[in-house]
Amino acid sequence: MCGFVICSVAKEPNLKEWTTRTKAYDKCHETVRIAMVGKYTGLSDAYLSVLKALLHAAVARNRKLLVDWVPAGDLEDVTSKEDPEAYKAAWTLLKGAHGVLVPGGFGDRGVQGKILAAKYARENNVPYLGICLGMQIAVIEYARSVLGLHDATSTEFDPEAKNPAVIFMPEGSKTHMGGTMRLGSRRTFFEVADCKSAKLYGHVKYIDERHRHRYEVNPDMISQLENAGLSFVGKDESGKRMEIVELPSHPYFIGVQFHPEFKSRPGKPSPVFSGLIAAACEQKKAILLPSNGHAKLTSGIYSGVNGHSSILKSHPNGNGFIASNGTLNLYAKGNGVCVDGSC
Ligand SMILES: NC(=O)CC[C@H](N)C(=O)O
Repeated sequence: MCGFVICSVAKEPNLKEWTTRTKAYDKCHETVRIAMVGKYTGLSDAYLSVLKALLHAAVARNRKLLVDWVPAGDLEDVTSKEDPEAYKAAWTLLKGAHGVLVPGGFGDRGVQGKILAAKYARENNVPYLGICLGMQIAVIEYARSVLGLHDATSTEFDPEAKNPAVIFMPEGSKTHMGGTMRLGSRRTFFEVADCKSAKLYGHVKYIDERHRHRYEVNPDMISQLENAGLSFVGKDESGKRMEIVELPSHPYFIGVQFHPEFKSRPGKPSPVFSGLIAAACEQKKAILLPSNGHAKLTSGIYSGVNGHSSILKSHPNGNGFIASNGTLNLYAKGNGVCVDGSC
């Protein structure tokens, strides 16, 4: 009965757009390599929405997506002593990528490694997208390296911080963790028309994106950070809460307090993910064509098109990994297959 009702109202689904897209992706061979620097890289599906958003953007750009999972802690100095091979593997992956993504997260494990990844991307003109914690990390790194505030941090990691670049949001509750985050769809107003993210979003006045955080960039540090070159181009309706930060002097260095991955769809990729993939493709071109002046900025940090050696430790999370024999496995669970470095 139920089946009959459905059949009588449902139309034949129009899958043309979908099948055209999947066929084109199956045929596509040009790759783009993104390093995902997080702390749950060993857990299957921990960053699934981010991964899908990257894939939507790569498909739209006609590029095969290669994701290198970089455990943030392995980038830290302490790992160079405790596990030199893991340290070397993590840095090789980071330096082989055409773009770097630091996703959201909580707690202080791996934070130092994420700061090092942001610093590496900023100093070497490698495209960077920081999401939520990844935005806060970019601001902390800038405060440390450029403002010279070596102990700048978030009060999430040090409640007594002398130089808090990121602070607990005043309206949050420190005693009730359940349901007290700033959640859901919130409005961001573009404050600077001529910035990369405004262009990517199509020069609209405002955007609505989804949120999930307790901490924010310290409003008292904004003028200092802006005088030193950072630009807070998107803010909430109060003008006091930072939503988007950019480094105008960099090819693509963007941090967003919201989670753009949640509104990304196949055929309608998130603008900041599209920007990251586009910039990463440019980065790859620059590396492959050393006559371009841009390549000079990255020379010496890239060890070839694949950039992988057989000593690389695998960091499988079920979606893509480099096996210890050097074989590259992408989306081994059927999300888009690429079984060796040549695809
Ligand atoms: N979702 C996130 O990345 C949260 C970032 C940070 N831990 C905060 O609560 O603000």
